Amino acid sequence: MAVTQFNPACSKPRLHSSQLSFLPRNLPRHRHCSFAPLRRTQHARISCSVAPNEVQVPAVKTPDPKSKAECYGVFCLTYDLRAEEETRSWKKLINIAVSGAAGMIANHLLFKLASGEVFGPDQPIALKLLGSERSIQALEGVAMELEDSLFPLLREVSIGIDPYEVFQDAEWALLIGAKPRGPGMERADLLDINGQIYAAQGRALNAVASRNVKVIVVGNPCNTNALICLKNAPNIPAKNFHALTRLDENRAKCQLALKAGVFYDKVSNMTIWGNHSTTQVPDFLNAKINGLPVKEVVKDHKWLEEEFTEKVQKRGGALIQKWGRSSAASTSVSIVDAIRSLVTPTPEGDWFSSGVYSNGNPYGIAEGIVFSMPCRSKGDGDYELVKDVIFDDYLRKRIAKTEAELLAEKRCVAHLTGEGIAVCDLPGDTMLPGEM
Ligand SMILES: NC(=O)C1=CN([C@@H]2O[C@H](COP(=O)(O)OP(=O)(O)OC[C@H]3O[C@@H](n4cnc5c(N)ncnc54)[C@H](OP(=O)(O)O)[C@@H]3O)[C@@H](O)[C@H]2O)C=CC1
Ligand SMILES: O=C([O-])CC(=O)C(=O)O
Repeated sequence: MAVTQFNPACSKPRLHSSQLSFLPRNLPRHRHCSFAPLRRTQHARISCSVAPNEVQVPAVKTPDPKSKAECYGVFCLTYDLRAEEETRSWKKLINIAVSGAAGMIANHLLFKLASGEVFGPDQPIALKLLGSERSIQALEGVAMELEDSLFPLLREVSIGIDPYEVFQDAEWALLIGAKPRGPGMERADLLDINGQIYAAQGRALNAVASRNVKVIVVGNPCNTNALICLKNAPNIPAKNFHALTRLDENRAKCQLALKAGVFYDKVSNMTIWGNHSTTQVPDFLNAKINGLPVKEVVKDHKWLEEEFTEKVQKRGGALIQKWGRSSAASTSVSIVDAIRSLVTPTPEGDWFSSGVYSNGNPYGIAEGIVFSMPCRSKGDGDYELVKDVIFDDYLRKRIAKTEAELLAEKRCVAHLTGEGIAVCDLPGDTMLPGEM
């Protein structure tokens, strides 16, 4: 199946009046486009019309679903700027690949990416959406909605079912697609089925993505999927792979804010240690409220150790009980947070949580697993682990449990990481946050 390319047409209304100097690079040469700025608080509109004395020759190629990177019907216009409209103000386009792109989380996330809220208001993007034969129709629907949204920064949308095509030159890979655990399915089966998906996607990234692609694995079990993915992509730095634990961090901040009666922006330095599962450890020893250690603000330490910890660990399941399906909107928000934490400098003294490769960690956590830890970034897409954290017996004991779980998951997918024969001796209580 080929990648089908969408090119949103006659460019890009909705430029804010403050952005009018940033004319899109891809306005069609054969069209006249005029800007009608509205009040400062409103969006400017661009209306496009064909001049009567011009021959309208839209570069619409005949759609051929079999050929690679083929464009799609009326959206196959070739864009170009008149010489006088050329501007260097736009940043270089970045390629963002998303798997599971017809799923619930992606349905929220794609529109955030396209709106500019993630990479900024002057950063054009291309979205490369990976689906399957099962979802290709739905994916076309997603692409159509993206077209109809007229996002000024969204320059290309392509859809496909072959990761070797879709991941070509990807600078970000947001890997969301995964089979949900069905009734009666063993945890080991889930690890194997999704592990196969992530092994294949790792190999594809290794072959065709940018050598410095940043990969965020969301599909569960996300830590071990991320491990499988990075092991199958030896040409990409292991440091570039993340498992999403930012939703857990956000959930923990919310619960602490609620208990302390403060707005949640007053909660900082929140680490989630370990696995995105019910053994994860929300660290109230190092977290702060209004700059003070949590334990000085929340005196009810029994609540912290028992209720708070379990609430965060099982928040996904509590939500499913109410909502009937797993968190999609808040997960997409947390993916945005996770990306923004890597592309903007971390505020002084603070940090964020991400599931990262544990080799070289300063905490004594086993090497060779993807473990959520506290990170700081200069905003260059890279991160460093935070060194100045403290431990007590409670924290060490909890960390050991989630570490043991991840090591067991690793043994269970040895056939997918090139580390021999799989042995599945998973702890009986191993569960995703959504499973209760
Ligand atoms: N890390 C975190 O914090 C969180 C992780 N999650 C996880 O994110 C993942 C996606 O969630 P969500 O978008 O809500 O799920 P959806 O069910 O809405 O979408 C998942 C997508 O996965 C794809 N998929 C890949 N392989 C299979 C398969 N074998 N069977 C069925 N579907 C498959 C499907 O797309 P296609 O057919 O195109 O491949 C589907 O569209 C899940 O694994 C979920 O557990 C959810 C919340 C939080
Ligand atoms: O278990 C799930 O699929 C949902 C999940 O990860 C969460 O809500 O944290």
